[in-house]
Amino acid sequence: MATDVGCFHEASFIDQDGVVRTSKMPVVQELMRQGLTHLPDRFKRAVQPSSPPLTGTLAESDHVPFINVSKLRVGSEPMDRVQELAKLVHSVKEWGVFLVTEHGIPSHVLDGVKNTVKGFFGLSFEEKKGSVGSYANVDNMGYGRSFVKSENQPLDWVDRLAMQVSPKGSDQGLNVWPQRPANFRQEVEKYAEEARKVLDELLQALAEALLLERDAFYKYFDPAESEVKVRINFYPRCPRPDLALGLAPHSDASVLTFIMQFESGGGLQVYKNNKWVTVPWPKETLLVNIGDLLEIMSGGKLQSTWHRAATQSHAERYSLVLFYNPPSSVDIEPAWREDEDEDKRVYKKVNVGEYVKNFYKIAPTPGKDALEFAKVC
Ligand SMILES: O=C(O)CCC(=O)C(=O)O
Ligand SMILES: [Fe+2]
Repeated sequence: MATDVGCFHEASFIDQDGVVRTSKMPVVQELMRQGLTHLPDRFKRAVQPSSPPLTGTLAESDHVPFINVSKLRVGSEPMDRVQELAKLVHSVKEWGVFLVTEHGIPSHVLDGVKNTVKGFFGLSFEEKKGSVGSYANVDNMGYGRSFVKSENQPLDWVDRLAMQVSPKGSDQGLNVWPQRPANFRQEVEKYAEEARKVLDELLQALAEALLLERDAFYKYFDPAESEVKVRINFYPRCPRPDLALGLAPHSDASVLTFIMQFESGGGLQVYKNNKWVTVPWPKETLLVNIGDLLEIMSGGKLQSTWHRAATQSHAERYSLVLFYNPPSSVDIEPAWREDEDEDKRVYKKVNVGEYVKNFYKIAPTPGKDALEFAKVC
């Protein structure tokens, strides 16, 4: 007789006594499909996401700048370029994120990837599980749940699907790409290829905007070996958005994170002036977020964004998140202008793969603890 009815994700972790444990966690989408009306205790946070003074409201004038990518390109109208570069610096310093327009990614590519993602999440749980080869014991990759390190941590209100797009063949021996919908991998790869062109442009523009050599960040990247990971977060409607979070506060390990959201907006929040503020994020714009590796590469001139995802009771939401990194074998070093004082250096040279490994080993953390790994002693 079946003893374990219901749908669960599984995650293995090493507990405080060094023992490997496997935790079973409800599949959020299935809870809602079954008509759940209350929030299970495992999703409740000790500090309520909505409790004052944590949630701020925005002044009318306070919006995330739109960066027109076509104006950043070398060869575009010089005055426009200067203005757009200045806006870019203002935005990353003020918000840690910016929205991009005129990015050049064809709408059929955006629609293709959205439809295939919705196709995957539209499958039954058994079909999803069957569609993804590696399911159990996959930490942070495949279909399941990220950053589970104990039985009693509050769970995020999200189901996720994570895959490595590049370098080719670097699947860590895991068969995590869904077989259904049939075109899933092709559509995600097509989108990632287009997204990379935008990110390469932005990396160069960011360095130039900070008065560094234009290739100060981009020089670490490589067309074949750079790491591109895609994580799709699906946040079903939540019965108590005041008590649960879609994603707990974190910074990303990446250099740049590129996010497309669909079905609804209003989920991403950034920590700004000691408050959580919801990023006003109009449809058809894509969002860029500064990761820890860029904080290191820029010598702290840019700071990685402390962010989280809220839930909503009236609508479900998807975010398709692309993490862009140099090859894991590369060592990165903070970029400095000649007029800067060497004694003020905060970060040292670090290996990308080692940084990311340590980040995932200690996450989730209450603050940007992983950056200690790269600090000058
Ligand atoms: O859903 C979002 O907008 C944020 C996702 C995110 O922060 C992540 O996947 O790291
Ligand atoms: Fe993130």
